[in-house]
Amino acid sequence: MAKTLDTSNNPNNDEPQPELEEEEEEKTFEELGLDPRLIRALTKKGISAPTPIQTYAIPLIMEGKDVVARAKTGSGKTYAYLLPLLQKLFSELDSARKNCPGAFVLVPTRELCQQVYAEVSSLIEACRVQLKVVQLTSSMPASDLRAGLAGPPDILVSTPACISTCLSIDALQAKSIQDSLSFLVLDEADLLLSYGYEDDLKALVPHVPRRCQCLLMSATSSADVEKLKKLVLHNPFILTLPEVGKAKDEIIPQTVQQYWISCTTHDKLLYILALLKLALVQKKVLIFVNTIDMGYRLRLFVEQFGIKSVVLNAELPQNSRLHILEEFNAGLFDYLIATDEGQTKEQVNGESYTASTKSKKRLRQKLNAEFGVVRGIDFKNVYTVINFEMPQDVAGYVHRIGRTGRAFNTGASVSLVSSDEMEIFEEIKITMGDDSQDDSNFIAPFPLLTKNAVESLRYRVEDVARSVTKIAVREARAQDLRNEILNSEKLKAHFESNPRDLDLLKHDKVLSKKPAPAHLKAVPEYLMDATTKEASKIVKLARAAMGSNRSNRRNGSKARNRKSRDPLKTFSAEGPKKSQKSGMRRKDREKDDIGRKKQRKKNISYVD
Ligand SMILES: Nc1ncnc2c1ncn2[C@@H]1O[C@H](COP(=O)(O)OP(=O)(O)OP(=O)(O)O)[C@@H](O)[C@H]1O
Repeated sequence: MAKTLDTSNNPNNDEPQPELEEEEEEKTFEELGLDPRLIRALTKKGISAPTPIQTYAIPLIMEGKDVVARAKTGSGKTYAYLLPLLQKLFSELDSARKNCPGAFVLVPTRELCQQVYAEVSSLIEACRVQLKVVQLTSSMPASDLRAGLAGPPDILVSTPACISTCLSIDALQAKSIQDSLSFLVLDEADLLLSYGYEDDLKALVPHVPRRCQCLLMSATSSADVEKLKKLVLHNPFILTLPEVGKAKDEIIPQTVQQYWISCTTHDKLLYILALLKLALVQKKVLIFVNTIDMGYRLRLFVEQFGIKSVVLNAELPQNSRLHILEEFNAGLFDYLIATDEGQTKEQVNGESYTASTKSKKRLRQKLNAEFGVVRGIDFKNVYTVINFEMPQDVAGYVHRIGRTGRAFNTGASVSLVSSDEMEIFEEIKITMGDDSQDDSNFIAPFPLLTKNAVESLRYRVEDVARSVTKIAVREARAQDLRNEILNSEKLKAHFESNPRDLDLLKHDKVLSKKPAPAHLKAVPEYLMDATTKEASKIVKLARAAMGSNRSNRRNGSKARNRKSRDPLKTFSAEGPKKSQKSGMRRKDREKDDIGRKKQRKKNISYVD
C-alpha cells in the first residue's frame, strides 16, 4: 500500500516526520498502543485489525499532533479519531472538572451527529468508563441545549451552527471554551463549508485555545478543505491515503465495481425495473434520485411490481429519518430510495433559483444542508448503489458510491446515464481515471442486462409508468409525510423510553391507492431470455458464494478469488439480439401475452 505523508503545505513544521515505508507492515491495535479496554470494545464489534487510515492516524493523534486525514469513503475515519480521542480522555478521568466539554466533534448534519454519538456511546459503554457524551443540534429548544451542556459532558457531538446557537444563548461561554477545550474534530470536513457553516466556524475559531488539538477528517480534497485547514489547524500533519497507482483508487474503494448503462430519461424506469426485478443486482440496494418527487415516483412505480421500498429525504421528520436508517441498517427492508440533491429547478421554501449569484450560493448551501441526509452516513451492508439520476458534481458521485464497499466490504454501483447527463458523467469518468487513450475503463458498461431482457418488460412498464401521474406522486408524498409525522411522534416517545430499541413501526407500507396487480408482482419465465435467467441465477448465488462480504485483506489471493466469482466480473451477456416482442405491435403483444398466459396456467414458473 502506497501512502503519502504530505507536509508540503506545512513549511513551519519543524517536527521530525515519522518515516513511512512504501510497504508498511500491517499493525495490530495493540501495536498502535491502544488501551486494552478499547481493543476489547472493538473485538465485541467484530473489529480486529486497524484500517490503513487508523494505522497512521492513531499514533499521530495519540502523540498530540494536529492531523488532516484524507482517506476514501468507508475507510474507517471515524474510529481513526475516536479511538485516540477516547484514550486521551481516559487518561484525564481524574483531572479537575471543566466548565465546558473537553472535546467538540463537529459534523455537517444531524444524521451524522446521531451516528457519531451512537459510536462514541457504545464505545464508552463497552469500556465501562465514566465519560459523558451528548449530541446537540440547532433544532433543539434552548432549554434542552442548556440541559445537555450542564455538568458539563466530556464530549459534545454537534454541528457548527449549533455551537453558534449555544454561544448566543450563553449555554456555552467563550471563556469556558478557551479554558477547557482540548480537542476539536471537524469530521466530513469536505462538506462543512459547502453546507454553509463557514461563518459559524469563523465565530468559533477565536475561542479555540492554541493548545487545543485539532483534527480534520475528509473523504475528498477540495479548496474547502484547504480553507478549513488554514482556518483551524496549526502546523498539521497531512495524511493522505490513496491505494496503489491509479487515480480512481484514490477516491473509490478498490472493492467497488463501477458500472453504467446508457439509456434515455424516459427509459430509466424500464431499466431500473429490469435491474431489480430480474435480480441482476445484489441487495441491499441504495438508489439515488435528485428530487423528492422523483423518489416517490420511483417508489410508486416499483410498488406496482411488488417491490417494497422506502423513501428517505430531508422533508421527513428527523425521528423518522433516523428510524428509517436504523431499520435499513438492521436489514428490515432491501431497497432505499434516497434524495441527496437540492431541487435545483424547483422552488424551495418560496425562494427561487432565479436569484442573484450570491443568493444562489446561499440557497445551494441551504439545500445541501437540508438534502444531504445521506452524506457520510454509514449504511450497513449496502451491496449496490444505483444512480437512477446522476449527481450534479463529482463529489456527489464519490459520496454516493462511497455508501458501498465500506471498510473491507465489496460492492457495486450502476449509474443510469441519459444524454443530458453525459457531460457530468464524462467529468466523473475522467476524475475516476478513465483514459480514452489506453482504453482503461474504471466505470464499465453493465454486463448483465441484454436488450431482449429490457424490451420484454417495456410493455408492462409503460402502462404502469403512465399510471404514476403527477397527482399520484403529490398525494403519495403528502401521505408519506402524514404517516411519518404520526410515526415520528410515536417514535419520539418510544426513543425517549427505549433509546436503543428498534420497534416495528413500518416505513414501507404501500403508498399507492391501487394495490399492486398480482400479475405484475413476478416476472413470468417466458419474459426472460435464457441469458438473463442465467445472469439472475448467478447474481443470486453469488451472494451466498461470497459468504461473508468481508474480504480478507491480509490474503490477496482470497480477495482475487472472490473477484473472479463476482458475476459482474465473470459474466457477460451476449450482444443484443433483436427482441421477438419488441418488434410486435401493441395488439399483437396483447394477443401474445394472452396465449402465453394460457400456457402458463399449465406450467407456472416465476422468477421473483
Ligand atoms: N478496523 C476496522 N475493521 C473493520 N471495520 C471497520 C474498521 N473501522 C471501521 N470499520 C467499519 O467501517 C465502516 C465505515 O467506517 P466510517 O463510517 O468511519 O468510514 P468513513 O471513512 O468515515 O466514511 P465516510 O467518508 O463515508 O464517512 C463502519 O461500519 C465501521 O464500523
